[in-house]
Amino acid sequence: MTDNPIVRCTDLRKEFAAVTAVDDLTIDIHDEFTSVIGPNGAGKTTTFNLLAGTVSPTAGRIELNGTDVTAKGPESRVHHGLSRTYQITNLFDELPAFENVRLAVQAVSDVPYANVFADALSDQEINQRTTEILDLVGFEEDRTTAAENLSQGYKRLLEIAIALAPEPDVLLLDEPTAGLAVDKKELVFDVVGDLANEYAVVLIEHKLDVVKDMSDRLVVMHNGQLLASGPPEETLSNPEVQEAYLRGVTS
Ligand SMILES: Nc1ncnc2c1ncn2[C@@H]1O[C@H](COP(=O)(O)OP(=O)(O)OP(=O)(O)O)[C@@H](O)[C@H]1O
Repeated sequence: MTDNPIVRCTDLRKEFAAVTAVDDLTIDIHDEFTSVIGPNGAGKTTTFNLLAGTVSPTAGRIELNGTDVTAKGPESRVHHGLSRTYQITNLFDELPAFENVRLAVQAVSDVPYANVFADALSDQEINQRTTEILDLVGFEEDRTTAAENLSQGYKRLLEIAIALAPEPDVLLLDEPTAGLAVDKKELVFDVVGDLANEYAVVLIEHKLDVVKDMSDRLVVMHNGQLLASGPPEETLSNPEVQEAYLRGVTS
């Protein structure tokens, strides 16, 4: 792990009318596996939206790889190394699995940003990169299957594959196993664990028993604020965390 954070949030704040969804959040994300936990409404997804640039902050600053991106939009954030998935499936349903990813690879290869691909890729290179990404997420289904005909688990893997198309430095995964059957959750968690060896992964997840074993760092949010951040065992034994999160969720 280098000392330089990939993501740096300073006094980040988001107010929706009377609701303060994110309340002066200051945190660094490094090249490690970070899981974000917290009760419903704690501000986890809003934080992801702020980082990805789909929501503008009321105040505060976001840096990606040392660049201030606070005023920049989602596409620019991607080109500064951040990619994400959403809670709600967002695929081209009628297109084959391969085509869904191929389009994402092609889209980023066509954009003349210096730190992604130096040149637009040839069709062959796009196809090869698409295959590599699908291999990386362990996509073992028939890749000609239309997205709409995939199981929920494989749809999630496809979304993760699409998020990998820009070759991000940091990958934000918003509850990728939500709504999945147990065996499919295991499938997706296995892939997420493997990806964390290659990328800085930030995972929003409610299943504390899983993330505490997988993660290098737990970030606990409550009422929009950072309650604790650190190695899982240490963080979970923090009395404030136990009071605010564990009792509320596990009891
Ligand atoms: N677009 C919006 N307009 C108004 N209020 C919002 C909006 N988005 C989020 N909020 C509010 O901000 C607070 C934080 O919501 P957020 O979705 O970030 O929490 P969360 O920790 O991700 O919750 P969950 O675990 O249920 O997904 C909540 O009170 C929510 O109702």
